[in-house]
Amino acid sequence: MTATFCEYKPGLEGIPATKSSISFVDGQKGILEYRGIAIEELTKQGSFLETAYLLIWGKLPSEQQLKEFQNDILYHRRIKYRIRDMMKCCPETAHPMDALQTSAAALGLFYARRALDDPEYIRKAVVRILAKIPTMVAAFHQMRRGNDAITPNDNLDYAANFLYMLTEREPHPLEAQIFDVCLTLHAEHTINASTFSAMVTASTLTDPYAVVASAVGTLAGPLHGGANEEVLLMLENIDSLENVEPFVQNLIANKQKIMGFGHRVYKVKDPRARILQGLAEKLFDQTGHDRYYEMAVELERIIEGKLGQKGIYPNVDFYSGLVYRKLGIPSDLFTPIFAIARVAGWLAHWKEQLAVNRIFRPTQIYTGEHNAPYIPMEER
Ligand SMILES: CC(=O)SCCNC(=O)CCNC(=O)[C@H](O)C(C)(C)COP(=O)(O)OP(=O)(O)OC[C@H]1O[C@@H](n2cnc3c(N)ncnc32)[C@H](O)[C@@H]1OP(=O)(O)O
Ligand SMILES: O=C([O-])CC(=O)C(=O)O
Repeated sequence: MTATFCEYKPGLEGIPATKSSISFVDGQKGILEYRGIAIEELTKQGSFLETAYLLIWGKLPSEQQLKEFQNDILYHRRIKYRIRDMMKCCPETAHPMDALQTSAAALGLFYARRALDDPEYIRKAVVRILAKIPTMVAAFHQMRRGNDAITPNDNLDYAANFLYMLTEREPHPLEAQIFDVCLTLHAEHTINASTFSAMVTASTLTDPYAVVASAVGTLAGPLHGGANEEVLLMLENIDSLENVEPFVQNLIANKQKIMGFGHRVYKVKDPRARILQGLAEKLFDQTGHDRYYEMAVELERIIEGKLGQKGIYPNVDFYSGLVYRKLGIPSDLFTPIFAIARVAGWLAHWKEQLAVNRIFRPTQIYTGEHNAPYIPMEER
């Protein structure tokens, strides 16, 4: 079927590019559901791995299914020494997102390709990717500091083990629980840029490691997942409560974007930002006050006053860094952590895409010349 007329929309704004039953966003009401379940419920009652199972396999797991899924993931958490050796060759100054994109693609070197009609291949790929991505992020973090990678701790669950691999210290249960909620909140968000990238790559029927590597590269940009790191850099730059107002004035006067604000779909405060703000407050109640948090709240107040009528409110990237910072996580790991969680959504969309696949190949409006002459070198 060929479309006869279609209006060009920069950034494909408002253009449906797929049908999906994985998640739903109402950007006017600030609603996000995974497989029909509100994120408020999932973060209160579920865990990240339960959520990943829900997103990828379409329904909540039974107790037995969850146990098997958790055990499978635990079994596959280690990474091959050749991957560790390869990661050691990355410069220690490399951004961890670049190291992650490289190591995610490198997984494809080790596992057979393109058995995409084999459900066991799909199941194993899902488990391997979910299991190994956190280990690779933590391994690079250790290696860039001249340490060996910390072996995953079989006594710790998914979230607690990741925090452990960063520090070799078992996290406090509250820290692990808060981190698990952060992962759940970042797991999926309809057809955002990195998920679209995953789907385009998936539609060529390449292997799932290439799908994830392309999505990691897309997530890294400051207009998408990379904004969470930028928010913290911005707060460091602002430095004090008194500087917030002039800082905002200056950005608005120069028509610059304020990181962690605005969204293609949400025209109200992102529901994930609300929950993340609550988590930040919970941590501060336990561990003491944070002036960065005060600055963030003041920034939100001022921007709401100045840009609220345009629908510019905090997005998911605004408060997440404040939570991670309080957990002692360095700011250049914020976006890799987003990737650890979003792998669940990418894999869910990969599976959904394979079931109805047609290669993505949109059209363009050509704006160049026709019948242009070839100018000989000496005449140019
Ligand atoms: C996980 C995520 O990806 S969440 C998003 C993370 N990204 C950020 O936080 C970066 C800052 N935000 C942005 O750049 C944008 O809001 C995006 C990329 C998220 C969405 O972009 P788009 O839907 O294309 O919106 P667009 O850039 O066209 O902005 C629309 C209007 O709102 C303004 N606007 C949008 N975001 C912001 C912002 N953060 N600060 C100030 N103004 C903004 C634009 O200047 C524009 O105003 P105009 O109509 O007067 O020219
Ligand atoms: O939906 C988007 O465009 C960006 C976003 O919030 C996400 O990927 O979580």
